Amino acid sequence: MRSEESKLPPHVLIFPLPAQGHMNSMLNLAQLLCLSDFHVTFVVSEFNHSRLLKHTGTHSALKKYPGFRFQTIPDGLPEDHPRAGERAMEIVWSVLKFTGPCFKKMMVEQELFSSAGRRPVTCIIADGILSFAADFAEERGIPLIYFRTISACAFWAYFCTDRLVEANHIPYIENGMDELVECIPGMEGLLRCRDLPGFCRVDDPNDRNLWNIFNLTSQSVRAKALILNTFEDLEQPILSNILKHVPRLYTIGPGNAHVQSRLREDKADSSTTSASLWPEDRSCIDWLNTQNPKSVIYISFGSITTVSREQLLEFWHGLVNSQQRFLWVMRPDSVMGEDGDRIPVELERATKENGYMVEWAPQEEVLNHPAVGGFFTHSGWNSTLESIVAGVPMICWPYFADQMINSRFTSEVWKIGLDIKDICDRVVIENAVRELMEVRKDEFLEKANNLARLAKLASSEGGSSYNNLNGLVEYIESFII
Ligand SMILES: O=c1ccn([C@@H]2O[C@H](COP(=O)(O)OP(=O)(O)O[C@H]3O[C@H](CO)[C@@H](O)[C@H](O)[C@H]3O)[C@@H](O)[C@H]2O)c(=O)[nH]1
Ligand SMILES: C[C@H]1CC[C@@H]2C(C(=O)O)=CO[C@@H](O)[C@@H]21
Repeated sequence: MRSEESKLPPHVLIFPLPAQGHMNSMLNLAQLLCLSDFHVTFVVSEFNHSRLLKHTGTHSALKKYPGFRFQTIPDGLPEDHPRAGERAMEIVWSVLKFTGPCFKKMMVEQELFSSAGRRPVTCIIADGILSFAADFAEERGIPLIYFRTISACAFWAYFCTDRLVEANHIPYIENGMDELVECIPGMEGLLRCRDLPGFCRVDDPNDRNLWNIFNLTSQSVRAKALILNTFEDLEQPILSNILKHVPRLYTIGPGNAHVQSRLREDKADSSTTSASLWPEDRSCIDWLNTQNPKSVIYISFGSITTVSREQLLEFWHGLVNSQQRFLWVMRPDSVMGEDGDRIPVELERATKENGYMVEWAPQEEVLNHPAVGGFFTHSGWNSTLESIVAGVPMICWPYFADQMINSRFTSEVWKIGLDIKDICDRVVIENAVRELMEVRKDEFLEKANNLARLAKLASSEGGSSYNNLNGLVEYIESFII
């Protein structure tokens, strides 16, 4: 090694699946490592990069981290691919098939992304479902750490897929959705079949998606370590089980609270750095400013969920009939069907009276706004954690994947909300909104505030996630000989 190079900081390559939820949590990690003076190359698809450039101030916000840079790569999908709803899994298959080989070629041709003032990558931190990262790391002898962007409980359920098949819970149609699942250590008596990750809802026990996700999860042990965006007080019994299988486990979450805490410590600008793929409509903050404390329920189903027009109308009737004020995020691509039919006229009329609608919101700011008292969510892991940090109780309507189990933990383990999975009925929705916002408001708020306190403690000096990040930084530094 040249002597100038030996003085350079570690250089970490961070590679999330090119989807909003994955990018957000891994961008938090990127910021945390930049705050430790590391160099970070953050891999983003060309498609998403052009959206970031178009819609958000991401690039200028990241200027406060001189060690940060983006590296673009194709995702292998045509421009007009929806990258959402029933076709979301095609992102994964395309990235594995197309982007993987492309990544290996770029790494070799660009000498592990070294440049003037930047050493070749010291280690790769890849999304836990990118198996080609382990192939490449093993071939080239580069340290690999996986970051799985889901909860520990979802990760552990995926990890136990073979036990679920052995116990005849998959396929479970014949035994019924409400049969209790007893074969996942640490979750005995808690889960019904309907709470298992969405990929378990199959008729064919040899289903391709199910086994692919299982295999992608099992291969996590190939990495030197695993990072999870969670914290010990939230998922301790599950983490103890995972620890028996992975060589090293770093829980460093909630990532958003952790970034805030480190920025405050540095006395730096601690405003959120958003990497939104849609333009944030900040007018909703002005609307929230005119509402009473804890009077508004915020509705958002993340970046992938799509709903039918029929489901949309059930939500709308339920919300309006509950007589609560609401702020609703409806992405332009979230309602299936004809473009011209996207927002029904009657919905717009009722929204003017009772609520406010945007195509994309500054979600963290919304959740932390004093007017927001509840979150109607699809239980994506980032949304769940952001709500926990903000102390906002949830109504969960999970759509797919890990969301099915996140919602069960939200209602039955953390007891900070209601789980209405598999039901899209206006009366059920109306009752759930009233229960969360009125009938059991104080009970839920007390629990949510307590969990928010623990989340913030974990990511502040001396807290478990804070200490774990310090450990991770030292571990990566040890890769430099
Ligand atoms: O109007 C909005 C709506 C969402 N968000 C942000 O978008 C992210 C959404 O992430 P998440 O809640 O995790 O949902 P998905 O976009 O659906 O995320 C995918 O990735 C997650 C992490 O792997 C999984 O937990 C989910 O199941 C999967 O669908 C969050 O950070 C939100 O703050 C906004 O900024 N504005
Ligand atoms: C598109 C989905 C396939 C699995 C991914 C995932 C995970 O298990 O890590 C969570 O939610 C989705 O974004 C991904």
